[in-house]
Amino acid sequence: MAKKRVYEYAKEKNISSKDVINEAKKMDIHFNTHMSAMEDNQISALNNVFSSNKQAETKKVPEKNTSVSHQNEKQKNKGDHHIDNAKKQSRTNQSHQKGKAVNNEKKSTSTNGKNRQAQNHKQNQPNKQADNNGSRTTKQQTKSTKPAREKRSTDPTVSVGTDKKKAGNKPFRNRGSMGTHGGYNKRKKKGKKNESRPVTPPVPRKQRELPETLVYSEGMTVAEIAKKLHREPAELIKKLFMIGVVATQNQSLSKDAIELLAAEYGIESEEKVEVDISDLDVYFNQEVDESKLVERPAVVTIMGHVDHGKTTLLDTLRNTKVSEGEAGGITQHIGAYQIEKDGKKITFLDTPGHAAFTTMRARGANVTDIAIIVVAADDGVMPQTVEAINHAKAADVPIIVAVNKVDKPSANPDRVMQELTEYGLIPEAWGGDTIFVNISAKFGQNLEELLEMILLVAEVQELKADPDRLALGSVVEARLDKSKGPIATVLIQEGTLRVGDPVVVGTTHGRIRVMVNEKGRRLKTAGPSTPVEITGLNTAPLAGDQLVAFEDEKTARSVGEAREKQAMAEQRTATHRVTLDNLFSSLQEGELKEVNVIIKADVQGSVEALASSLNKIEVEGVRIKIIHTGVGAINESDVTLAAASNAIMIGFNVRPTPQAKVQADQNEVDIRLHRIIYNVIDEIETAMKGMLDPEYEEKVIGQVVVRETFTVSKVGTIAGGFVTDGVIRRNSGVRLIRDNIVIYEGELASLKRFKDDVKEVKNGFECGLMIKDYNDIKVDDVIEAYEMVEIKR
Ligand SMILES: Nc1nc2c(ncn2[C@@H]2O[C@H](COP(=O)(O)OP(=O)(O)OP(=O)(O)O)[C@@H](O)[C@H]2O)c(=O)[nH]1
Repeated sequence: MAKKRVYEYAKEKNISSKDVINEAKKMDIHFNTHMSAMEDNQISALNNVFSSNKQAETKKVPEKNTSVSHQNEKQKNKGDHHIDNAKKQSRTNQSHQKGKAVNNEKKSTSTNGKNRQAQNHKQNQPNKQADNNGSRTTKQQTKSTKPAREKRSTDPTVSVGTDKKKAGNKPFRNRGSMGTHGGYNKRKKKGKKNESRPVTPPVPRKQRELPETLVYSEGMTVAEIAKKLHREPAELIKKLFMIGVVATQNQSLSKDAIELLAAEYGIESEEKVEVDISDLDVYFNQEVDESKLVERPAVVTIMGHVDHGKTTLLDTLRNTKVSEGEAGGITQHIGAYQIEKDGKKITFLDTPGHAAFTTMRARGANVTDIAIIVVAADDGVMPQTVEAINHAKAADVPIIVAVNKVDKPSANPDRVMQELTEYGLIPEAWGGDTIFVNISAKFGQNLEELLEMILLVAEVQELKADPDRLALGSVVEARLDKSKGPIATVLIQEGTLRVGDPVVVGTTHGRIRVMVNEKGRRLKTAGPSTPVEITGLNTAPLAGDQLVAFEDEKTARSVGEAREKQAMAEQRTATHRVTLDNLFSSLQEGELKEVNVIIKADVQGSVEALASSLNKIEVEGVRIKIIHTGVGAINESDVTLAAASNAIMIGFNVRPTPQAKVQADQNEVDIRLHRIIYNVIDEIETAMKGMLDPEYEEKVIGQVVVRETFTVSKVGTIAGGFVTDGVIRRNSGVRLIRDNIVIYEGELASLKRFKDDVKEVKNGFECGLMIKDYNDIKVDDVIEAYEMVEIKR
């Protein structure tokens, strides 16, 4: 049952939520907000308080008709309309009170002392209505319907459906529906006839609260949604009907229908997004907790034209900065390094050139925060400079231009500036917003200024990450080390990676065994923007692969294995095997200049004859290349060779071994089996010309047993049959089988269900049929229906 919330309780009691919270506090029950859920025992404890309050209020009036008088008093102030209502209510209440007395008497005989006390206590409560709905609902009423009833009787003017959104929940509203089942209306009638007779009040079935939001997935059935809404499927079916959707209980509903239904109930609807845990992007796109974000170092990539000094700049920075302050630290190339400037770190990706940058980006790793475009001042803007600019712009990464080699006499930095304006990079001095720094990478000139500019751009970008979460990162470089196994340099992007963390990297997984930084020092943890070399993965990942750390190894393993499987499946479908079917298109696309063929035959003579005939085929200058011939069955090594060299396999008077057949199916190797040389030549030639006819295969689709026959003059024999298997279609081919012998093969002339012509008749149904040009159909004949389907060669 849905828990009652404080505000709902307060509403029922006609008091403020604050009063409830305060009163509860006195009893050492702590509700944080008006939305807090209430336990049953808490409700009854509070009931005692609030009922006694009310008792105190109404003590002065005679006990019997407390509620009536109280209400009537109230009503008097509310105009004629309300007075009428109040009168009606008063009448009902009078009868209710009497009914209650009877009822309570009954109850007290069957309950123990404790309950009796409770009952008496209830009797003393004002406006308490009795119930007489049998034992089925007794428990429910004593528990939670009480406040609802109290509310009704204390204030009859609380109109039905004041809150339309939740009106469906209100017991009051349900009286109507109760009436349709006879419960309430009957009683009402009785009440009219003889008002003095005790009448049991209606006890509306307490419905559970509607959820605030209906979380659904497309294709859910009516019954499933009913469960989510805590409503009867019949009610939903009715509502659906009203909005023009005719559905049965077990029918799946479309997204639109579900949303309309939710709107009918006045609640929000939200489609449940199925999260694929093997999709690493899901982890990267997780919501961030803004409050946990802290500043992180900028990640910088250096790009530019060949020989403009990218490597020199990276080397100079590494040599002068990395080992600074770390005596004895031997800098190593791990694909990225960090330096420190004015107490702030900057991470440099140590793989210059935009090819690496773009490869990483293509693999989903947008790790770069700032791109430095190096342009040699003596050479100016070159094709790769432009490419680098375009790549940086495509990635939406801010650019700093480093005009290099300014130490050279032939250097002309102004010309570089001038040329770059064409590409939208306008120096600040000229009114633009691109930072230009004149440097000499070789002599370390102005490098401090360059670093300052990097920090400045980084500051503007407000680069932040949450170091407390599970680590996310990207592979910068990876290799297989003979002694250490797979090694990868990872740049941590979010969270902190720890030694021992289970991780998934690309399509591999493992547990971090050792982490070292660019100085060869072992690290236990690595925070955001830190590059580290890790070992412990099962296989070497690829540059740009994403790293995700997991809480437990089991999840990491299952995600890793799922990804591995996916990757294998993708790879398999990606490999483009040459088959006779796609031979022509492959030739056209220029993928093939030679058609590789493997010949296996029963005797050497056939092999040679076949090989020389195939070599003579000439189609638009494409040559057949026989890469392997042999005598005997087609074996697994033949298939492996065919797969590796994208060859078509021809078997002449031989068959593949069972293992070879399985392997050929797996590797999608096209095996053509023939017995006539001419057919082989013809088939290959037509395939090369792109004129191969599709091949069909017969497929039996159903069976009909003849139970009766009718002969109609001028029409022929009509068979009345029963479909015992599959389906028979009007356009299917048919075979008449008598005592397991095929007597006739032909087409249907007609297919009927009763008097109607139909397209098909399914298993378990009777049908009438006629076979074209054939009348000798007998009882117990079997009619087999078949179709010709095109088979993939
Ligand atoms: N005079 C001078 N020469 C420089 C400077 N920077 C680099 N060079 C020289 O320019 C040449 C090319 O430098 P690299 O750093 O290899 O250039 P790169 O852009 O990395 O070249 P690739 O790796 O081939 O793309 C080398 O001979 C460097 O010594 C500089 O600031 N001044």
